[in-house]
Amino acid sequence: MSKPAVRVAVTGAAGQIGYALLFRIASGEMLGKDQPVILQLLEIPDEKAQNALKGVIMELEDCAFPLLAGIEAHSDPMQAFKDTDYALLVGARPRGPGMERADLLAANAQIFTAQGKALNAVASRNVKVLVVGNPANTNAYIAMKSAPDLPAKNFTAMLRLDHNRAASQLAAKAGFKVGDIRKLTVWGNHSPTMYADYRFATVNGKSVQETINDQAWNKDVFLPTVGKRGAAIIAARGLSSAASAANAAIDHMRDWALGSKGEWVTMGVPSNGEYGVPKDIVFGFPVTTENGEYKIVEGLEIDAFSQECINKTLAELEGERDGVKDLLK
Ligand SMILES: NC(=O)C1=CN([C@@H]2O[C@H](COP(=O)(O)OP(=O)(O)OC[C@H]3O[C@@H](n4cnc5c(N)ncnc54)[C@H](O)[C@@H]3O)[C@@H](O)[C@H]2O)C=CC1
Ligand SMILES: O=C([O-])CC(=O)C(=O)O
Repeated sequence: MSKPAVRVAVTGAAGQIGYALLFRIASGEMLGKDQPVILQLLEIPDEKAQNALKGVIMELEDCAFPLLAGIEAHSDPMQAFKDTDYALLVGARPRGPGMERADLLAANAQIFTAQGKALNAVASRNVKVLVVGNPANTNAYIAMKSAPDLPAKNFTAMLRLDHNRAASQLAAKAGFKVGDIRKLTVWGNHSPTMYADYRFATVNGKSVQETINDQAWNKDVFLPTVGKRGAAIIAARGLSSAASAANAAIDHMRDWALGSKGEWVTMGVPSNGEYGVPKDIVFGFPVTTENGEYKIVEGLEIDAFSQECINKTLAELEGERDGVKDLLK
């Protein structure tokens, strides 16, 4: 007998990440090839965006995905999030010309306050929320703070793209197969301050750090390359990363829902004070996942260089948190 369908809400569904994401969710790559899904798609109440959404839905229909049990188009989060089991918050206000970071935070605070409130009011009490729209960590924090009746742990931000980028750079440097890399993580904010950390990483049981053995490369090449990869893609493509971002969103949700089988993955999750990160700051941590729950890997040694990197990305997130404090009252 087939499983009952689950509800998956996606915001910004007519955008470029949406276009790379929805077809993979509908084909079962996110929640399993035996899990029917109902897509609840949200776009802004604007004629052009709603028309574009109609076109995407026509294409989803034309794929005749056996697992796609329904598609809904919405312009109101209170409808889009009704009973939803999974929510991928992709739509966000992009930075416009002359816009300062504070303006970006304020514009997004409005969106994510409204969406957090809507999730609080109408979503499944077990909803798993992934925030992709930037600034992703702080947007997740805002949504979480706006949804006091839902468990804080249900709100996460996407650091998986950074994790995958780091894995790929390490594989290229040392000739590893990317799929053989274990115990890699990225600490902190999804921004150039993130700290991609391969001190614990192994390939076939061998230490990646000892194999590479090049701290200058780590500091001067690897960290800046991973940290500025988003900007490098914008410079090359004229558009921000979309397929790789959608792929990371699939990886994040799949591992959260179906388990990481003991492997570490990176998720941005609200802190409970781990590694000195103040409670509720949404921070990239190494986690393992099982039975639909994630668990932060604790007890890792943080050396002086790593502490300095963690302090820097934490300071940025504390600044963002303080910047939206008044907007959350
Ligand atoms: N966390 C991460 O690793 C990454 C995050 N991003 C971020 O993801 C976001 C989306 O990127 P793209 O799809 O390329 O942008 P896009 O501009 O192509 O699409 C965004 C869509 O969201 C919609 N939207 C805006 N506000 C909305 C709202 N309040 N409710 C529903 N829909 C809304 C827009 O109408 C648009 O169709 C951006 O904020 C981008 O910076 C992108 C890459 C990686
Ligand atoms: O930099 C951007 O605007 C898009 C992004 O988050 C990334 O590619 O990591």
